[in-house]
Amino acid sequence: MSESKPSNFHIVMFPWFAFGHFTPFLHLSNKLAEKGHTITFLLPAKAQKELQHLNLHPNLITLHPLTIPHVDGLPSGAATASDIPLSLDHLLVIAMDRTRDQVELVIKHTKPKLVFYDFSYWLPEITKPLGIKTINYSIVSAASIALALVPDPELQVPPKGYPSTSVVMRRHEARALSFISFPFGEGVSFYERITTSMKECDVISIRTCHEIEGKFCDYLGSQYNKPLFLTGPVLPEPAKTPLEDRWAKWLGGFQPSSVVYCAFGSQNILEKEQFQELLLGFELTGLPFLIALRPPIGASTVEEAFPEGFEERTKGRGVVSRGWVQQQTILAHPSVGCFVSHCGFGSMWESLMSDCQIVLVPQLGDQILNTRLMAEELKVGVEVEREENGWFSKENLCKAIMSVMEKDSEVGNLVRKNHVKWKNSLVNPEFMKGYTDKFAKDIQELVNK
Ligand SMILES: O=c1ccn([C@@H]2O[C@H](COP(=O)(O)OP(=O)(O)O[C@H]3OC[C@@H](O)[C@H](O)[C@H]3O)[C@@H](O)[C@H]2O)c(=O)[nH]1
Repeated sequence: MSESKPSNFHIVMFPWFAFGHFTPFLHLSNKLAEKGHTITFLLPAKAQKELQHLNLHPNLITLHPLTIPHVDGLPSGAATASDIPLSLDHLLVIAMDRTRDQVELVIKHTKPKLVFYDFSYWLPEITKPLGIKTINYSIVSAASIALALVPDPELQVPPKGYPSTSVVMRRHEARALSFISFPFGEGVSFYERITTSMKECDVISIRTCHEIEGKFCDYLGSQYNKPLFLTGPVLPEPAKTPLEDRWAKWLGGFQPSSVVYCAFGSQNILEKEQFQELLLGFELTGLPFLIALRPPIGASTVEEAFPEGFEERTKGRGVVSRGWVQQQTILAHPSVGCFVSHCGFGSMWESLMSDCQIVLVPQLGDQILNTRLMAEELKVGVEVEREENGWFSKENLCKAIMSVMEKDSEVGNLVRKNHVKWKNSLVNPEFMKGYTDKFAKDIQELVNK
């Protein structure tokens, strides 16, 4: 291996057009800019305004807007996954593929030493002839890739040698993975897109840590026969901006650790009946709650979908937000004691780094595995029981919340004890610094090769 000489170099970042991807790629860009590297960050022009506040080093990180071509079937002007329902993502990815010429021009013009990408499986075709190295950066758990996206043509769930019997899908949940064989772009399935991306890159990198996902990472490395660089969770410092006045005032009116906060990320939209059942479950707990969910299918506001009499019955102790809230700041508020989460990978890290008790209600593929990791392996939270058809009842939601919120509950004490242990390791500044320093050294060696 060549001796690594520390030097600053140029990097291009090209994440999938969704905020759940832009945000962690940008957090990683900030860490690399701190090491002195310069970065060109490719994204749809429309997303630039919404992301620039996360760019902590505008002198080193340039957000470079791409023009998103129109694809038949997409609403006019759609440029990110937030503009469309999940069912149209397969068309948005065609638009992404059709930015290839723009991406190639930027790469030829800015001459990076390294390109980070995820869904654009064709990217190494541009970089290889130019001698530029590539990293496939995954922002979902190693477990979810290891379970569903190994390069084994006879796909079984779990695949041969998969290193866990608890971080798995239950039999009736396996359909949550069926989407991977559906077309995701022109002539390519989701499975082919991701496995090609991972086969063709120089290095696979994952936003995770050995301490939590070591065995899944080792398994992936052996399946793809290539090095794995881990970045650690790469969460930003807790936001410096104060909590919105309205929430600060409202939360300030409750006892320490008494309020239950609930959010299901940036993409999930519940069926109306399930949304109503969830609200009734919160009502049943008798605890104060703050819910930040998108209006359910068919409703344009959350109020429109409230169960009858719900607002009057929970007045003064429960509130459903009309829009986006500052999740990390809310989780850090002293009155908040429990987080009911869908266990998206970002929320998973945020819950682990908080002092809140954790209740999990996964909605989609990788969230189910993240939940099993948290509830079955680490035993830091509890999962809400669902019926085989996927439905969760208000009673089961209430039961899960009370099992961690009731004083002297055995389960509550166990998950709190385990959670405190992990939280203390993860928030130790040396922990994240160790990952960033090692990652910076690894990429330096990669480009020097
Ligand atoms: O009201 C809100 C809701 C969410 N958020 C933030 O939005 C982010 C949501 O990210 P998550 O990764 O948890 O969830 P998303 O569902 O948006 O992500 C997506 O990419 C990651 C995958 O693991 C998920 O399965 C996928 O849905 C979190 O950082 C959270 O703090 C808010 O700040 N306010």
